[in-house]
Parts: sequence; C-alpha cells; structure tokens
Amino acid sequence: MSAHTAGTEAAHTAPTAAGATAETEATAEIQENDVTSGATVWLTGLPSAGKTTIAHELAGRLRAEGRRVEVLDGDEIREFLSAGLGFSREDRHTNVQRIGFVAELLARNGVLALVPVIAPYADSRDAVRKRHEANRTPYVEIHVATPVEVCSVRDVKGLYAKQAAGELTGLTGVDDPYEEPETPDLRIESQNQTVQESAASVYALLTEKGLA
Ligand SMILES: Nc1ncnc2c1ncn2[C@@H]1O[C@H](COP(=O)(O)OS(=O)(=O)O)[C@@H](OP(=O)(O)O)[C@H]1O
Ligand SMILES: Nc1ncnc2c1ncn2[C@@H]1O[C@H](COP(=O)(O)OP(=O)(O)O)[C@@H](O)[C@H]1O
Repeated sequence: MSAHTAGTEAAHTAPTAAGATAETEATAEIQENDVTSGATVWLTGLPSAGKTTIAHELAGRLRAEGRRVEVLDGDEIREFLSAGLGFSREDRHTNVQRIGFVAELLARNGVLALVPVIAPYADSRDAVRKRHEANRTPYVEIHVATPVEVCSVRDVKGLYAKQAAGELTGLTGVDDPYEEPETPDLRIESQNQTVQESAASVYALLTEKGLA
C-alpha cells in the first residue's frame, strides 16, 4: 500500500473528545505530506529510446493508485508552450527550461510530473535540477540509455531514416550532440527489458525515495 493511501485511511480514524486536537494536527500533517509528495521524473534519452512509452506505462500504474500524474510530452509541449522553437542548442535549452519550470510548479503542488523529453545538454538538465533544489522539490533523473543502433531500428517517427536519406540534419545522437548523464538516479537499458519491466524499475526507485 502506498503512503498516500495509508494517509487517507489514518485521516478517517474516529475521533475522541480528548484526542481531537492531536488528531486535527495529525490530519493536517498528513494532508501536508500528500501535497508535498509530488516530484518531477525526467526521462532523458535519444529519440525512440522509450521515454514516452515508459512515462505512459508508469502514469497508468500511478493513477490506478490514486496519484495525480501529468505527462509533459515533448511533442505536445512543442506544439503549444514551445511553439516556434526549433532544434538549435539555444532553442533546445529554452524548451527544456520552460518544461522544467512547469514541471516544478506541478511537482511542488503534489503532482508527479513525468517528463519524457530528450534534454540533450547537461547544463540544461543541471539548471532544471537546481530550480527544483532551490524550491526543495524532489527531482529524479532517469537515463533511458537505449543505444542509438537500437533506436534507429525502432525509428518510431521515421527520423533516423530521414536523416540517413539526407532529408533531416541535426538529429540527436546521430549528427547532433547528446551529452549522457554521468550520475542519473537510474539508467534503463530498454533493449534488454519489456516496457513493464522498465516502468517497474522507475516505480521501484520512486518507492525507495518515498515518492510512490
Ligand atoms: N532534429 C531532431 N532531433 C531530435 N528530435 C527531433 C528532431 N526533429 C524532430 N524531433 C522530434 O522532436 C521531439 C521532441 O523533442 P524534445 O522537445 O524532447 O527535444 S529537446 O529536449 O528540446 O532536444 C522528439 O521526440 P522523441 O522522439 O519522443 O524523443 C523527436 O521525435
Ligand atoms: N523496455 C522498453 N521501454 C520502452 N519502450 C520500449 C521498450 N522495449 C521496446 N520499446 C519500444 O520502443 C519504442 C519507444 O518509442 P517511444 O517511447 O516513442 O520513444 P521516445 O519517447 O524515447 O522517442 C516503442 O515502440 C516501444 O514499444
């Protein structure tokens, strides 16, 4: 049973006249814990590494347990919040900072913000982490470390084929940089696992950190 569920049950314990004040305080503490148990879970990795798939699999599991979850998908964000941005180093940095800003707001209000976004530059990811640290908001970095050889075979959106055909340049991990995280909280080798196993490993990490 998650801490969240346990807290809800405790809050419903029948009060006694003498225990009312103590219980009110305990309930307030539990509610505060509920609100602050959000986190940002950033899944960084190459296109087709499995970031989005793992995020949605994990989201389903967490929602089934009553958690509030948002998936800040890179493609959706680029359609709205980051409309007009391209894939230059500067634009990717701006995109990542915007997403980090929104994720932190959600997370500090009790939401588990799952972020399947490439975020290829270490300094961009560090800035997002620092924003979370400054606000004491939990931040977890997952490197979905699927090798480019596997990603290019999966090629979910046909980007690797386009790059190979000369129709696209600046593809992350091929002819554009991807700076691997040196010390992620978790590294997933998705080529050796099922989607469920990958999502379960993130879930286990969140449980270990008291976030799920
Ligand atoms: N040149 C190039 N390089 C990398 N990715 C590209 C490119 N052009 C389009 N796409 C597609 O854009 C999707 C969203 O990218 P992100 O916002 O996650 O990228 S970034 O963090 O700003 O670098 C990203 O989604 P995912 O495949 O889910 O990673 C890509 O499919
Ligand atoms: N263990 C795994 N975790 C995530 N995806 C996997 C795994 N094994 C195979 N896949 C497949 O790899 C592809 C990953 O695509 P996607 O999640 O869109 O990648 P990304 O969001 O990183 O671009 C999907 O077709 C998915 O079914």
